[in-house]
Amino acid sequence: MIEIRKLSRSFGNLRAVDELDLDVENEIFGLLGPNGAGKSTTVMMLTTLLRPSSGTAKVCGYDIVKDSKKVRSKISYVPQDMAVDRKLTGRENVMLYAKLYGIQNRNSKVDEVIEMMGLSDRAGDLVAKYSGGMRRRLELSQALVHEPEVLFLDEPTLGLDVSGRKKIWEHIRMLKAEGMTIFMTTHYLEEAEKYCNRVAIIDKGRIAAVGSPEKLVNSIGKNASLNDVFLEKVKTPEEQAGFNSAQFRNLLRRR
Ligand SMILES: Nc1ncnc2c1ncn2[C@@H]1O[C@H](COP(=O)(O)OP(=O)(O)OP(=O)(O)O)[C@@H](O)[C@H]1O
Repeated sequence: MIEIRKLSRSFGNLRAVDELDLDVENEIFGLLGPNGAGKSTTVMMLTTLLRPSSGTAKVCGYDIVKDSKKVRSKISYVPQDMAVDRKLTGRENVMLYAKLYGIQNRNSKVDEVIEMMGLSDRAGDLVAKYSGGMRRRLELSQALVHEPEVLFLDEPTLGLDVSGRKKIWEHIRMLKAEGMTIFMTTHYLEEAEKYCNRVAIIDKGRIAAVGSPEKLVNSIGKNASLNDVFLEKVKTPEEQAGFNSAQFRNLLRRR
């Protein structure tokens, strides 16, 4: 569903994404990495919102630069700060998207996606009265009105409580079961380990590891977790500078 070949993006002298190569099938795929690793820059390029400096990528067979319009018709993107109008009801917000996309049979489609996200009984309430979890599910409803084949999610469970996060994951798995491909970023490694079919760890714009959580965890050893894989693959600034945290502690002790 997504083919990425030597995709790069620079901001001045900074290489935010550096010759990324990645293939994403029909799966729940998690892009993991520390702050500033290049996750959002990658998603922005794949969703046609940012032009690559070099390299190529195809989404659903369409080039993200040459066929950007086609790509946009096949995808949806839920960023961290998606625009929802707090002064409108949930249903009115979704209807606005349905109108923007020129959806036929709008009323039934809007009801269908609201129902899918378990919001039917609150669809007539103002969004100002929604909890964080309900708002996230409303954003997903909006993203589903034009029946995308690939759904890009930026930190879909950020800031939600345990039950809100569980609910969002149930919905994401349901969408995957219906045939959708999910490409997401997250800092919650336990969630990625539990729910993603495959993950890639990206550091300084480069892939540090890719595979199923199980395969990556097994490569580290028994009783390991995706957290351990992450810590092994992603070096701290001190480690990159040539000394490890034990040396750092010794240094402090000597002062
Ligand atoms: N518009 C921009 N102009 C200049 N530098 C940018 C711009 N956007 C991103 N960067 C830089 O590119 C690098 C990668 O940023 P990016 O937002 O892709 O990281 P990220 O992995 O999404 O981080 P986070 O987990 O904190 O959201 C960072 O060093 C960032 O400062």
